[in-house]
Order: sequence, then C-alpha cells, then structure tokens
Amino acid sequence: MPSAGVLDTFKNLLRHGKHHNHAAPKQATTPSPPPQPETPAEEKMAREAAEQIVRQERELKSQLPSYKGLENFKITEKMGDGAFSNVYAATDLTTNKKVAVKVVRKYELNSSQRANILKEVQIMRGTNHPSVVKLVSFSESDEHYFLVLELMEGGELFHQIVKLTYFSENLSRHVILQVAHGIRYLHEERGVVHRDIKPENLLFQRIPIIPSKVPVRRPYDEEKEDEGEFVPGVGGGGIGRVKIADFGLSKVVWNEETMTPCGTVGYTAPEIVKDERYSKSVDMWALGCVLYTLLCGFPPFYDESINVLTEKVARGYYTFLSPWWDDISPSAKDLITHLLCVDPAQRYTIDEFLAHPWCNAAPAPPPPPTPYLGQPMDSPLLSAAKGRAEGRSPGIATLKEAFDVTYAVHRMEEEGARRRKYKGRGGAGARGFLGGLNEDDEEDFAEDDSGKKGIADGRAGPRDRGGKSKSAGTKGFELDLDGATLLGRRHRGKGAVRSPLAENVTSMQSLQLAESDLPPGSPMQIG
Ligand SMILES: Nc1ncnc2c1ncn2[C@@H]1O[C@H](COP(=O)(O)OP(=O)(O)OP(=O)(O)O)[C@@H](O)[C@H]1O
Repeated sequence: MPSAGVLDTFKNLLRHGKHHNHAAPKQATTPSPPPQPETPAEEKMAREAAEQIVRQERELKSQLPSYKGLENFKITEKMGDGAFSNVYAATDLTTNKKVAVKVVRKYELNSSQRANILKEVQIMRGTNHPSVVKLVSFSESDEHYFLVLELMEGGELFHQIVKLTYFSENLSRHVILQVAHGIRYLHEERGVVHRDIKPENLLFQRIPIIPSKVPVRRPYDEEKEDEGEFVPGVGGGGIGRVKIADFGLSKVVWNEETMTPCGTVGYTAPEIVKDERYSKSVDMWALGCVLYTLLCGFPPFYDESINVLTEKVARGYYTFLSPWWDDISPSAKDLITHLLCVDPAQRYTIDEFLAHPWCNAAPAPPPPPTPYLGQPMDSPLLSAAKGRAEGRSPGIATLKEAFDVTYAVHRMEEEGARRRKYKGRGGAGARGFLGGLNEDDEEDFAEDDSGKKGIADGRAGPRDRGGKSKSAGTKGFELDLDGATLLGRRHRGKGAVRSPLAENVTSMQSLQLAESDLPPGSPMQIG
C-alpha cells in the first residue's frame, strides 16, 4: 500500500489539476483553446515527479523502525502519531494477523503522564464492543509501552470528511449511529465517559466506493467527490465499520460502593446520579459537534480568536448556515439542537438520541439535484485540503486545533462548574476500581512553567500531553485561519455566498447583541 506521504503528493497533483481545469473556462470570455499535446519539457517534468515519488516511497519504507520488545511483529506502515507515540500497522508473526501497534516513548513521560497511559490501557482492557477499538494486548520494554490494537486501516474519519467535503444524511447516520452505540456501551455498561469524541478519534474500516448511478452534489459544491452508493447495513463513502479510539482523556464514573456505574442502583443519591449525567453529557455535546460537521463539512463553533471561540462555545452560539444547511432535513437540525444545547440537563442522553426519529429513519433515496444560482463554493475543510498538503498541512492542523479548543472549553466549562458545585460534598462519584487513576483529571488546567493555566494562556486544551498544540507559546493562542486559507479564500472575492466561517466569525459585540435576542441555548437561525 502506498505511504500516506505519497498519497498526499498524488492528491495534491490531482486537486491542483482539477482546480485549474475547472476555473479556467469560468474566467474566460472566449472559449478556451483545445488542450495542447504535452511538450517534451512537460513530459520530462512528469517523469521526474514520478521518480521523486518512487524515491520517497523507498525512503519511507526503509525508515520503518524496529523496536526491542516488539520482535514478534513486522511493522508495515506508519498509521499516525500522538504526542508521545507512533502508531504502526503491523503483522503479528505468531498469529499472522494484521494489527495496529501504538508505541509510546516512556522516557518522554513524567509520572502522571505514565499513569495516564496506564489508565487508558486499563479502560480499554475493560471494553469489548464493535464500535470501540479493541486492545489486543499490552506489553512494555525498558523504553516503550506497546499497545497492540485492532487495526483500523481506513484511518481517521477526519480525513474522509476532508476528502468527501461532507457526508450525505444516509452516510452521516451510518457513521453517527455506530459512534452512538459505542457511547451507549461506554456510558451505560462500562461507566466510562470518553471526553474526546471528535473526527480525529473516530477510525474506520474501508469498504470499496461503488460509484453513484446519479451522483448527488449540493448545487453550491465546487468539487465534491462522489461518495458513491450507500448500501444499508454496509456503508458508503468508503466507510464501513466506525470505531471510537483514543481513551487518553477518558474518565470512569463508578459508584465506589457498588462497583457499578453510578445511578444503576435504586439507592444512589440524586446528586450523584445528576453528577454522572453531567459527565456523560460532555460526550453528547461532542456527538452533536461531530454530527453537525459530518452533515455540512465545517464545525459548529469556530473563530479566529480564542476569546470569541470560548464565548461562543460557552453560550452555545452556532448557526445552521445558509446555503450549506438549506438542503439538510429539519429532523437532522432538530436532533442537533437537542445536543448542542448549553444546559446539560436539557441535552439529550444517549438513549434519547437513539430514539430520535432521524436516527430511526430508513435510508432515503438520493434527492433530485436542485438548481442554484449562486457561486460554486468549497467547504472550509476542502479548501484547507486544497490549499495545503493534505493531512499534515497547517490548514488541517488548524482545524483540528479548533476542534480541540472547542472541546476543551466545553469540558472545562461544564466540569469546572460541576466541581465547584460539588466540592466538599463528595459527590463526584469518580472513585472505584480505577479510583486513583482519575486523580490527574482534577488538574484539567495543567500549569506551565510560568504558572499560567491551560486554555487561558494559549494551549489547545487541558491535554498537556507533550506540547502537540502548534499554537502554544508565549504570545498566546490564535487560530490562524486566514493564513490557513480557510477564511482568506472566502474573504477574497466570493460575492454571491459568504463563507460559513466568515459568517461564524462573530465579534464579541454582535455576540452580546445576539444574546438579548435569543433564549439561552437556542441556535442562531439565519439564512
Ligand atoms: N487502531 C488503529 N488503527 C489505525 N490507526 C490508528 C489506530 N490507533 C491510532 N491510529 C492512528 O494513530 C493516531 C494517533 O493515535 P492515538 O490518538 O491513539 O494517539 P495519542 O497518543 O493518544 O494521540 P493524541 O496525542 O492525539 O491523543 C490516530 O489519530 C490514528 O491516525
């Protein structure tokens, strides 16, 4: 299988070519000339580009590492990395099965970070569900921890959203229901709150894309790739099974006495039941963010400024922006409204989510194409992908960071308020067989050398796991969206329809104005 780097190079070549061919006829006032035969110089350039790709491929292959302690595995491909880890596809030489191996560098971890990894392992050991990535085994050497995981060869859902711009309602339902069943299992059967449900932490198994008989594109899409036929019970858009990964921020909410999740026994104190419901509601809010993003291709909360973004998240200000949301069903919007509401007590629980009519609707036949008179536009995610090298690009990294900030703000808002409320009342209920393993969660605002706290001083969140945030630094956090081509592209001369991100960038002043017009927790409806 070609490496990610090689695929990125190809994708950029393709996207560049596609974009160029598409744009030229629109700008020309006279018909464009027929394509010329390739000149020898062009042929030479293409040959050299191909040779370079092959060279890179060879180099990447020869760079695959070997680890002391992992002799029973043959590493075949790098799948991804985290703050302190690399994840590889590998073959288990004893069973001949393909697996993923997460190699964590022990020497880079302090004691609480080590405890955190062990907590992640402990939580994963206790789970067994088709929508949760399985931990096959765990071992360690002097220098590394090795987590052998079920291989999800499709990789992150995030990249599939970028590739397809957004998903149809059928495909979104296929994806989100699998995630929801995983969350239901974690919440109700394992007493685990994931706390980091986002497209980056949702992995998928690939299925072939069956080209659509009548490709459906929303009229304002410039380059939406065909997601193919949706096959009920199998999937579409190349996505089969979807699973929840990365339990690094997860928390166990067990009742200490009964060793069962809080609230499953009749005599559990009401405030403890309520507290647990609040913990779980963080995942429900995140589920709403993911569903929103799947359906339109950009996140619900977004701003260049950390302060404004924080404010928007805290107040639940988001919109179903026109024209991107015009063709999406009222039922889907209704469901999102019940997830992205500020008051956790009002927010749907996982069972309420699963009972919603949108979740239980049969896959709809593709709608007929509707005429649209405005300019064709890309989604922000696709813009990021086109503007920069895919995967590791600043554009996409920035978007990922926006998700991280949004989620971190939300977690802190809710959990901070809750902690203050129950402080001294022993109501957290988060002590049980993993008891001490949750200790470090109390320090969500990790302190840095200067004694400043997480988000406020510019980190992408409470998860200080090795400085992965690219915007961290002394000057404070800024989402450089203009530089990342997302806003900049839209600001420059797209007349008929404004960018969803431009629309979502609301000044503090307008936030305050909007506040007086809206009931708390209601989305701002425009367009
Ligand atoms: N089971 C798997 N199959 C395929 N790829 C995987 C698997 N697990 C992880 N990956 C890839 O490796 C990346 C990093 O994995 P993971 O999120 O578990 O690491 P992490 O150290 O917890 O990262 P972070 O610092 O972002 O939390 C994932 O985003 C994904 O691309």
